[in-house]
Amino acid sequence: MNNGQQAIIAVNVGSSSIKFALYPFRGATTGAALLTGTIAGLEPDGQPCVAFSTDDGVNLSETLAPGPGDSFERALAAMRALLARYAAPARLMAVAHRIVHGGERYAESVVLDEAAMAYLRTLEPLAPLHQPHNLEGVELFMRAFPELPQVGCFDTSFHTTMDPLEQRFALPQAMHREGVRRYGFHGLSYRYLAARLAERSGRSGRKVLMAHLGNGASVCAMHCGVSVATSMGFSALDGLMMGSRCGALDPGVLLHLMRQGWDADRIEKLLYRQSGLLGVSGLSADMRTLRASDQPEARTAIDLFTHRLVRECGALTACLGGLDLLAFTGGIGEHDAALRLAACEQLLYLGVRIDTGRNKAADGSQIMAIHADDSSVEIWVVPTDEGRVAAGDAAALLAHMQI
Ligand SMILES: Nc1ncnc2c1ncn2[C@@H]1O[C@H](COP(=O)(O)OP(=O)(O)O)[C@@H](O)[C@H]1O
Ligand SMILES: CC(=O)OP(=O)(O)O
Ligand SMILES: [Mg+2]
Repeated sequence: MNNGQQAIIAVNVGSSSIKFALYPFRGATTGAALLTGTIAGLEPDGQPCVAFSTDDGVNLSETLAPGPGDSFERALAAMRALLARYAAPARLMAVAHRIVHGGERYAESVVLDEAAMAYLRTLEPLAPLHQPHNLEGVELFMRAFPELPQVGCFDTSFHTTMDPLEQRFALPQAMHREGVRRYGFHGLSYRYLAARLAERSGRSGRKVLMAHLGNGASVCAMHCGVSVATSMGFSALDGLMMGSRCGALDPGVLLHLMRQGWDADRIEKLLYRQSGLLGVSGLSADMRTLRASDQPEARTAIDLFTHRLVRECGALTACLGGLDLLAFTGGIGEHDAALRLAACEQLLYLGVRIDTGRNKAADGSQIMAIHADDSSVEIWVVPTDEGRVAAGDAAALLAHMQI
């Protein structure tokens, strides 16, 4: 990094990790990251660890030091300390934040002010694993760099192109008008994939499914480069089974629990923190731990995760009316070749033929095609970079503000 180089910090507070990076600011665009850091293992049963590297050759990998506060608070403080030390030579221009819920108000990224923050706080109950931490991150940077624009980049924005029918729940009109509808999430990740696939595949504008399989997981159906349907809904609970979230669930189960005396907090904890891979296995929300286990419940959890993915891919392919390209991303989608193989074998009926050698070789370090030569559907593994999309939006806003 050169002294005085203009740069943008990007912060992505996920449900199990905090990812941050520093990108050069070049007019209205950004380039490759100057430094990147991940603090992972922040899920309920996780072991927090820090990985950090810079383009000047600094490489750190260590467990997060114990101390006061919960693991997210300590992770935010650790990120702040790393940036204070290693981003100091740069001239910081803005901080770009991934914020999962933009509600009905934000179809695009915006510079955050107090009014925006007050609105975003009202959405906290819709994404309790994310939104409070996202906004805590913004507040931390507002205090640390009061002179810098803080830019909010929303997961939900990408899905505002969905057809009104796709956004609609079969509930009374008044509820729809109040904003009870399908929003969809992981939008920054899907935008990143759309851009990379457009560079590499002639089919990126056709019927595309993108599966973001991380601690949170969703599938997005994209046509002509825009989102037409997605598995997540009003909150980041719907659709696929996830690390500790249940995914789609018959609402009758909730009525049953309420009649047994469960209150909202207890139900929220069950659905967001005690279900999914963690709940089914009784062991862990981390796919690597389940892969390493020989307990039958771990196998059941992986099989159910795969089954739910295959089921959702079928539903979204129906929305598209066919399939030309399938892409995997997120921690599991990028690294778990066995999961990709199992899912693709069950999607053979759609013309999805995976090449086992290419699949094994795809380790998430770079974008790779993993389909067999005779597959009628292209299959890609694309390492995602939500921070890069957020930094790009901040760069575009900065350029606009300077005109
Ligand atoms: N090599 C791997 N094999 C299988 N799963 C992996 C591997 N590396 C990471 N994962 C899984 O990725 C998930 C975290 O995904 P990630 O996208 O980083 O999370 P977040 O949703 O917090 O952004 C965890 O379940 C983890 O087990
Ligand atoms: C929306 C969501 O679930 O995000 P993440 O995968 O980062 O937890
Ligand atoms: Mg994530």
